[in-house]
Amino acid sequence: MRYAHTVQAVRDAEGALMARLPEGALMQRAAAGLAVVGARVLGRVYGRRVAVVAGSGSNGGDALYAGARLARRGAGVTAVLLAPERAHAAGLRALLDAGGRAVGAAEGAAVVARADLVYDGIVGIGGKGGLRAEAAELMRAARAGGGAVVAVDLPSGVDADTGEVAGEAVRADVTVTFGTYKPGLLIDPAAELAGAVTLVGIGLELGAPEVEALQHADLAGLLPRPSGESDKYRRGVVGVVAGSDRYPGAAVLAVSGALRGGAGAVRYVGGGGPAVLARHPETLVSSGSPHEAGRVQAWVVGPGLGDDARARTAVAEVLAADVPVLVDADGLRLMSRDAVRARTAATVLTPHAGEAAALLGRAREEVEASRLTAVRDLAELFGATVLLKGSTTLVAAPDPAVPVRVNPTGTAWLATAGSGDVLSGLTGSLLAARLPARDAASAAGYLHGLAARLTEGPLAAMDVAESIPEAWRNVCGG
Ligand SMILES: NC(=O)C1=CN([C@@H]2O[C@H](COP(=O)(O)OP(=O)(O)OC[C@H]3O[C@@H](n4cnc5c(N)ncnc54)[C@H](O)[C@@H]3O)[C@@H](O)[C@H]2O)[C@@H](O)CC1
Ligand SMILES: Nc1ncnc2c1ncn2[C@@H]1O[C@H](COP(=O)(O)OP(=O)(O)O)[C@@H](O)[C@H]1O
Ligand SMILES: [K+]
Repeated sequence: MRYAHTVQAVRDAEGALMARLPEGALMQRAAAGLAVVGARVLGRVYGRRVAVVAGSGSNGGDALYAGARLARRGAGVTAVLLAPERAHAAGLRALLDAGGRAVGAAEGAAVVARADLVYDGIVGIGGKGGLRAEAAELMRAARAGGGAVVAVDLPSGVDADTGEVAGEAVRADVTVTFGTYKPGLLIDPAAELAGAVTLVGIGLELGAPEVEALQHADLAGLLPRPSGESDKYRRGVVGVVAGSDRYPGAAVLAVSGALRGGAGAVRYVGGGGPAVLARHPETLVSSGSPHEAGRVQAWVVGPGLGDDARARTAVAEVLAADVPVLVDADGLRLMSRDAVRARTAATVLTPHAGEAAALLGRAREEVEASRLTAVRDLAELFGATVLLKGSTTLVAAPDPAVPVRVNPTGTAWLATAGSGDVLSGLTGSLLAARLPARDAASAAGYLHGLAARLTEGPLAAMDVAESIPEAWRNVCGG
């Protein structure tokens, strides 16, 4: 698992550790890691040009000490001080003692433009809001110059706790973060600015994370595997209420996802039966209402369902069932909040940003800019597990003390019609296999993203469904 902690949690842990260590020890650990990564980025240190853009806080201190380390190895290091009278004094002294030099911001543009490596030590976890004009201009010059930009702790200008970007922020090639990931390094729009993130341990003892990201090994532990005792009912039957005469494709895609998610059987209910059977003859198809379809261990309701009276009744009926339920797409518009809140079995809602915005009564842009807040608010509002789709897929449990899961797989190629339907079916399958809601949703998001990556390039939703078994093998090794 990869963990990310809030600024407050980092500060608390730092405080406890600093009380036990000699002064400056933590900063030296940070600077050492920063210099190692800088040297790796440079390839050869001797004779290379390094710029250290330093603000007034400890983030600048880290960068200045790292610059000193590279200067001792023969790099030509120049500090560009945004606040010369408030620069980290000991760090600056160390750099000057090592043969580096320092200039003010006015001379900085030429320095960063010529540098092979630019450290962004403008602000770290103490930062508020976007870059100020002077810093923004310098970092634009750095990017135009073509040297590698290495962010210290996080790209300056992003919100460490939420991944929000209010105004301009640094776009880094590499970010070296200390002690733990910060939520902003994993959640867009900030995550996209961090480049490749390296974690440098500095010995912090941290409590519960705010955000966590499953890794391959975690997923292998979560995914169900059939055993000798299995039969199709024990493996779980998933019911899919999706599609309509008008949108039979959504039914086919949701069933495809469900079939590849390891369910023992898939029951399909709705107007897309002939299309479903043509593609997936193994499906148990019925055209009545959900309660007439036979027993299931989980329901998926909503993709391509339309919004007529029959669709509305089907959603209400499924929500009244005492088994896990996933609601997507049209189902999200038709469901009643009270009916969702009244449920005792697991409920998973899977909105994209537009649907989340409608449910919250916010603008879509606001949801995209503040994904972590949006997913937490929705989970609380509906008392349900919420998977918010998009450039960073997040999964929140209704209990705000439970860390939000951020999906590390995926690709922008997934933004193609119908791929969400596949995800619904896949998640439903894992719910039918009795995974808890948060695990089912985050494991499905992971497999879905990995399946898309494995298809490498432009893809259609059905390609994602067809790559799920390969993604599964990739995770579980066979
Ligand atoms: N405390 C420690 O011993 C350690 C701290 N670490 C470093 O210290 C950083 C945190 O240091 P600080 O608490 O000093 O805070 P920062 O260095 O992140 O920034 C604080 C300063 O920046 C100014 N500022 C805030 N927002 C700004 C903006 N948008 N534009 C320009 N200036 C802005 C503030 O007025 C303040 O003076 C971490 O991110 C990390 O890099 C690491 O060295 C690990 C150990
Ligand atoms: N920019 C992006 N980067 C990565 N994944 C994305 C991006 N945009 C959308 N996705 C993913 O693509 C899928 C699209 O689902 P959805 O929006 O429901 O579309 P549809 O309703 O057409 O199936 C989701 O899994 C979502 O997380
Ligand atoms: K920084």
